[in-house]
Amino acid sequence: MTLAKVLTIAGSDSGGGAGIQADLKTFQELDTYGMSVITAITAQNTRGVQAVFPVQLEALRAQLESVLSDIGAHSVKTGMLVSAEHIQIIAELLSTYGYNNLVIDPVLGSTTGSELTKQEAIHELKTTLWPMATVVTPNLIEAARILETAPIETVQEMEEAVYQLHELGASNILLKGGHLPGEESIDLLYDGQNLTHFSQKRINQANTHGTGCTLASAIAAELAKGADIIDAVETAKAFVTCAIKEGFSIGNGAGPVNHSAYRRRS
Ligand SMILES: Nc1ncnc2c1ncn2[C@@H]1O[C@H](COP(=O)(O)OP(=O)(O)O)[C@@H](O)[C@H]1O
Ligand SMILES: Cc1ncc(COP(=O)(O)O)c(N)n1
Repeated sequence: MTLAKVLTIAGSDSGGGAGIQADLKTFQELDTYGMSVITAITAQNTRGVQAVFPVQLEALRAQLESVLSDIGAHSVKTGMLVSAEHIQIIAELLSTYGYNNLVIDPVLGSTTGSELTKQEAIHELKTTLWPMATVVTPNLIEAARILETAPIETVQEMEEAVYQLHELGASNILLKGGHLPGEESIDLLYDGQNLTHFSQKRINQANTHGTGCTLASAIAAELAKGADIIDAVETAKAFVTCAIKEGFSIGNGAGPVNHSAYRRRS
């Protein structure tokens, strides 16, 4: 089998738990070749985000051109996208060089409450990049902000939201239910015809920093290896569940998930 190449376009997390660092760890663990285009540098730890330094637009463009003109990618995953201008450049260069699978994790803020993608960039994300995606993976907070609706608080409301999110034009929507209380942590995948539930027992764990980045990166890695979307999500859900179970208790806040746990599963 040929080497599966995966590119993440996301922000750097100095604490190593989310963003580019989580993505590259995930790609490595799933036997793919990982590459990274950095949209912003964050000063971040387990307690929160202390500062955000967006990269200049020429720096973003140069990184994308270097990677896409030479190495190419079987899958591209996006995370923190910063601004409308950053999104336009990403959409332009992906269209110029072509792409196979695009996984969009529509990161708007950190779990600790800091803004990572500007409010005014949401419109650009929805109209420019979203329709290019193989799958978009919002959490409940992101879904409500994107749809401009009230908080999503039940599985039935999740189902209604996933249908509406699909109308924005991506091939698939994976709506993540990590923030919904209950015995099970349920994610819903909708491809425009079929709704698939992915459910795992909720783990009582405070160290969940980086779960969303890890799930989306695992999907991108599996798609790059040739899996279909259902199998890719199935593996990614198993990967993130193992990672949450063995989350690291480091720092004074919410620690990161453990990316090597899936490889060591029994
Ligand atoms: N406590 C938990 N136990 C089991 N799975 C969880 C838990 N928290 C989150 N997940 C899973 O982790 C993935 C990321 O979900 P979520 O936390 O909703 O996203 P985000 O990190 O973007 O806020 C989803 O598959 C979700 O179901
Ligand atoms: C650079 C970067 N990208 C994404 C997240 C979201 O991760 P989380 O929801 O775990 O805070 C983050 N905190 N930092």
